[in-house]
Amino acid sequence: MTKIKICGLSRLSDVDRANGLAVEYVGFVFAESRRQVTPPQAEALKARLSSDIQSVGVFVNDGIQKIEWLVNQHVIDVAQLHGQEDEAYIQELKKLCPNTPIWKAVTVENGVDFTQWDSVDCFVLDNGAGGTGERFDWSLLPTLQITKPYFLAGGLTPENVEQALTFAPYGVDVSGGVETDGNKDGNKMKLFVSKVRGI
Ligand SMILES: O=C(O)c1ccccc1NCC(=O)[C@H](O)[C@H](O)COP(=O)(O)O
Repeated sequence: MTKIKICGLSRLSDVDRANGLAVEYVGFVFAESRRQVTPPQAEALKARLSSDIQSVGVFVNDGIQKIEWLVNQHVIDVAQLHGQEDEAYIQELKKLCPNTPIWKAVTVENGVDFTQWDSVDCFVLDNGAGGTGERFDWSLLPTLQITKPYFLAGGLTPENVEQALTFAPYGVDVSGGVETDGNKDGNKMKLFVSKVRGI
């Protein structure tokens, strides 16, 4: 079954909406963003999150100790790296947080070499400008040598997610496509999930 991640939750009401949906992951953005949350805010969101849903911390070139702290406090279950984090950074993070899955966001372009991030557990394929609601050229997908399971991200909406599923990603990751006026929209979240689940 395709995994679903709804990214950029920042209000307790967003979490309440996600709790009622069949999603596997929600994302808390710690990077600079209009969706950014502080560690104390994320702690409160996580406390409200259903135990069936995993929380993914989204970081851009952040300090490894900050990620380790959020893992140890059980604020995040997965670390998603959206910057220029290299294999050495990922290995260091793995050493400190051996049981935490690490996902690497990769900008999809011709000939990208996925083997450079050998220690990650999963890729998040997007347009290189996280959370902007823009798609990359999906026709490149069949040409890539992707070495791990991947989430398809960037510009997904309830209207286009069925087309995204034809590439059989491990999961789909949405943020802007389930928002209205910059806030998560419970009806769009629900519609997105029902399109993925075919219900
Ligand atoms: O969401 C953000 O504001 C953000 C900021 C900086 C780095 C990454 C960010 N989001 C990462 C995500 O996981 C998004 O879900 C993903 O890129 C899809 O976003 P969207 O195109 O809006 O659906």
